[in-house]
Amino acid sequence: MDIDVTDLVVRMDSVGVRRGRTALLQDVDWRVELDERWVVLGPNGAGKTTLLRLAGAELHPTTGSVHLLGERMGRTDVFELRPRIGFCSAALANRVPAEEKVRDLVVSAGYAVLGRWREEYDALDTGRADELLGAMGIAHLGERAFGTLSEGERKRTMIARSLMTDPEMLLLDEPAAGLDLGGREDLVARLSALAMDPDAPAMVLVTHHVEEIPPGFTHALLLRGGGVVAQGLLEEVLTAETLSATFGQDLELQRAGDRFFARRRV
Ligand SMILES: Nc1ncnc2c1ncn2[C@@H]1O[C@H](COP(=O)(O)OP(=O)(O)OP(=O)(O)O)[C@@H](O)[C@H]1O
Repeated sequence: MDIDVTDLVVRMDSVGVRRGRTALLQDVDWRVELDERWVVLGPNGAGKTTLLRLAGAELHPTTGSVHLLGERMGRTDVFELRPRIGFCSAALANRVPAEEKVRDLVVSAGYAVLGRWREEYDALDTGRADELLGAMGIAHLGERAFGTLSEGERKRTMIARSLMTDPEMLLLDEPAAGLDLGGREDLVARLSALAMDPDAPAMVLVTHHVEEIPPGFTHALLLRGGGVVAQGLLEEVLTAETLSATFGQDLELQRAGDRFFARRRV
């Protein structure tokens, strides 16, 4: 029997995205449930960002159908849908004015949603923003201008911002890109804590690196050339064979505790 679409955060059926004669994605069938945390892995140009933008209601498929949070894309108002989805990407962070104050940036996510602007922020909203900044380990940066932050602090601010609206789904496009080792490890730990929180939204994290998979993530989708190489439970799907097929190299995959490591087989 067909699953009730309202139980699914993402449902894609035979989805394709084309630009001219190029297929960015083809034949993608994908289902994400409320309590799942997905990692989307693949090399440069595999279609990961395209897939995430479909899941973020930022893009329509050329073929097939996409349901998000029970609504069918093309038959629903994306402006009502988008506030229910937290989206974090470098492209978004790059659009933040350098002088924007960190706390205001987080709080304003809520205002964009509600479509109202006020001179003074409610104490409640400011409190929530500070709470989220605290959860990301940057409570002390609320008064700082966004442009003065380090790359890691920016990433954490953007994640706090995307959680401000209490979204039902959180989409993270390469959140650890550009971070140093300490910054990466810190972010992985924070995303792991979020992934293990039963009250957290469904999560989809795009990355090139298995080292960046936070413990607590449950599922994986491996993409190459716009097509799905493998998908399903992380434990079952992520193997040296699937990883090698995804990246087109003979790779060795190691597991140490709840983390993964990969390198080329010598
Ligand atoms: N408008 C477009 N016209 C033609 N090709 C496009 C267009 N937009 C994206 N592409 C191509 O589609 C492919 C998939 O892009 P996408 O950004 O989804 O990949 P990605 O897996 O996120 O890559 P990366 O890891 O490098 O960010 C790329 O080869 C890209 O050049």
